[in-house]
Amino acid sequence: MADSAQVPALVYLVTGGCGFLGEHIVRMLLEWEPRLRELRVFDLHLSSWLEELKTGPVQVTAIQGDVTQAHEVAAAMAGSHVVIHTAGLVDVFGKASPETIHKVNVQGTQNVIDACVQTGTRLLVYTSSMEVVGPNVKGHPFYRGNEDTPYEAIHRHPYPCSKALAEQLVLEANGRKVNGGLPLVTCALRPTGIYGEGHQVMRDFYHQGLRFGGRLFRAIPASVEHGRVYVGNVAWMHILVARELEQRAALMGGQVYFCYDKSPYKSYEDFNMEFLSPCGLRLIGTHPLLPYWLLVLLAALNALLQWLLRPLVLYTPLLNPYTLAVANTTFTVSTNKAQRHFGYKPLFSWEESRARTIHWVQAMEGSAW
Ligand SMILES: NC(=O)c1ccc[n+]([C@@H]2O[C@H](COP(=O)([O-])OP(=O)(O)OC[C@H]3O[C@@H](n4cnc5c(N)ncnc54)[C@H](O)[C@@H]3O)[C@@H](O)[C@H]2O)c1
Ligand SMILES: CC(C)[C@@H](O)CC[C@@H](C)[C@H]1CC[C@H]2[C@@H]3[C@H](O)C=C4C[C@@H](O)CC[C@]4(C)[C@H]3CC[C@]12C
Repeated sequence: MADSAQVPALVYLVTGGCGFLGEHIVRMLLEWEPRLRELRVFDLHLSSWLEELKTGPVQVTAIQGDVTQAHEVAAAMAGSHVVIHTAGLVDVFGKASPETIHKVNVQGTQNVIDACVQTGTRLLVYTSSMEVVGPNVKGHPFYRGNEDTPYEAIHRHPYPCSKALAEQLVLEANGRKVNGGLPLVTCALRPTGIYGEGHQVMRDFYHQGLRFGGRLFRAIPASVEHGRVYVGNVAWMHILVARELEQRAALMGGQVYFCYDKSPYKSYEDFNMEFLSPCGLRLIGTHPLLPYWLLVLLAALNALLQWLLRPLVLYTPLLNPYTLAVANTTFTVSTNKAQRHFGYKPLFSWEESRARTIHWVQAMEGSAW
């Protein structure tokens, strides 16, 4: 008789399963979760690669749906044991309105919680974000902090506001009785800047460099440290939390964990060059080429242009007042809470994470390789 821990009996639901992080979670669940009987992938936009996953022993159910529609979430949730909720609008470039960001990220998360209660799904893992903490609007650095480091979390931008509200809903829902009378167990994971195969911002930087003859121009001082974490290790932490949450409910329920690995502390731009330099790009300047006040002016001009052009075209440059402020503020984590609470260790070393990401950039369409 197989160990019950190995019997494929569980139904997992992954919201946002076709996204950058979601795809890695979906693929790694199929590889690393032996208890999986059915994997439901819920997303507003289903991807074609899902079809190739339907030939394995685990039933993969693709569900096109909208987390803002409570009935669609409940229908997808019914009968599932675990929900990993990654669906969200990750928008700091002004692509969506503040109202839409709130509707998807906050109301959508409330719909997921309500569906757990309604259908009896007891385990909820939420993908939160470092930005629930900071950087704050005062530009205070968060230097190698942990989950208990005091920090004045003050947000005005719609995206971090929505992530903070959603995380609060998830943590407050821990212990609520679900259909059947047992308690809901929730947990929130806070990735810092995720990188790896499929990262759209990295793709944008690469194409920007190709447009400028293989050159990128330094805008941020090298001394500004930014925490980054490989997407495979973020996915792995989600899988471990989902696996351990029921047995360790008293310890892990209602807790938050930063996602971390051995990726080096560097400025955002220098870190990106770990992958873009081997692909032929150069970062020009050992110091920012433009004074900060001029960058602030250019960012403000971009914001004005976005507002003026909105009736005609969506203008969403990388540089805006918010992205400049975040890029220019040190935010790094140093913690082992996930290891202490559920035995997390990065599945991918820094060297592996770097090699995989470089390989992805090199294989990108239009690559200089
Ligand atoms: N990318 C990062 O650096 C990072 C860092 C920390 C936290 N996060 C969080 O991780 C999660 C995933 O982020 P990502 O980078 O993979 O983004 P992504 O945009 O690649 O993926 C989000 C997915 O959610 C889906 N989605 C959006 N609105 C939806 C809706 N109304 N209903 C159903 N599905 C919807 C999208 O179609 C997409 O597939 C988000 O919650 C984000 O806040 C991301
Ligand atoms: C144009 C320059 C100033 C350039 O350096 C701007 C970089 C900027 C686009 C990125 C710098 C920091 C990034 C954010 C950070 O990694 C963490 C995030 C949290 C996550 O939940 C969503 C993505 C993001 C907001 C990420 C977005 C891009 C940056 C702002």
